[in-house]
Amino acid sequence: MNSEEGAGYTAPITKAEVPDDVQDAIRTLIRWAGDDPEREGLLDTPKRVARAWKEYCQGYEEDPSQHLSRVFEEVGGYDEIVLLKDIPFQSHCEHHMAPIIGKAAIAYLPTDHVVGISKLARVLHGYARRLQIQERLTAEVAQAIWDGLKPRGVAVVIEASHACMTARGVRTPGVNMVTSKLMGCFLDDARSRKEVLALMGYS
Ligand SMILES: Nc1nc2c(ncn2[C@@H]2O[C@H](COP(=O)(O)OP(=O)(O)OP(=O)(O)O)[C@@H](O)[C@H]2O)c(=O)[nH]1
Ligand SMILES: [Zn+2]
Repeated sequence: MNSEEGAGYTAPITKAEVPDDVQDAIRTLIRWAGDDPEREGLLDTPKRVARAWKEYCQGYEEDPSQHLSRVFEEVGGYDEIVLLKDIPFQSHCEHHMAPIIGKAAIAYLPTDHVVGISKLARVLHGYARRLQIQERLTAEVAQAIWDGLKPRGVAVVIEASHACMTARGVRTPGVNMVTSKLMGCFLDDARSRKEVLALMGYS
């Protein structure tokens, strides 16, 4: 992860214009929740909320696969697994628009080229900063790496907590959802799968 970016976030969009209808929608929600959107503390809240949502959903403004367009071919014959693990990320579930907070492990088995490791995290954040379900996020990250790098194998494992389960609804904190997407040799070959999952810490 790039240290300038915290959990993958670039500079906040603080000055974005917020259209009136968007502000009105948030005022309606505040009123419906039981508060008065005209009281002093809530006056600027519609703008803040709208800008926050633009930031949470910044992934819609990019094509995450573009991060994989620059590769390095001088790899000194390295042809073993490349793994980036414990990558923190934030997303929002498309059912409740509630936070999904977790970490990902992304691995691939290169052919004759590799990609800068920060790019794996950038691909993750590009898909995470959208309204998501964890299964689709996992599959989209794996597919982008598969298509972009044409490696011999890709493995993505995501472990995350869903605020829609912890803060509302069933209200069950401490639960993590684990999803995985294995492609190529990590899907077809039991030894490769075992090796990558062990490196990730899942065996
Ligand atoms: N498979 C999957 N389910 C998710 C994800 N995020 C949230 N959910 C679930 O989506 C489901 C939506 O269920 P619904 O019955 O339509 O909505 P609900 O009445 O608000 O459900 P409760 O959360 O059980 O109160 C819930 O079970 C959520 O826990 C995700 O990333 N993947
Ligand atoms: Zn949810």
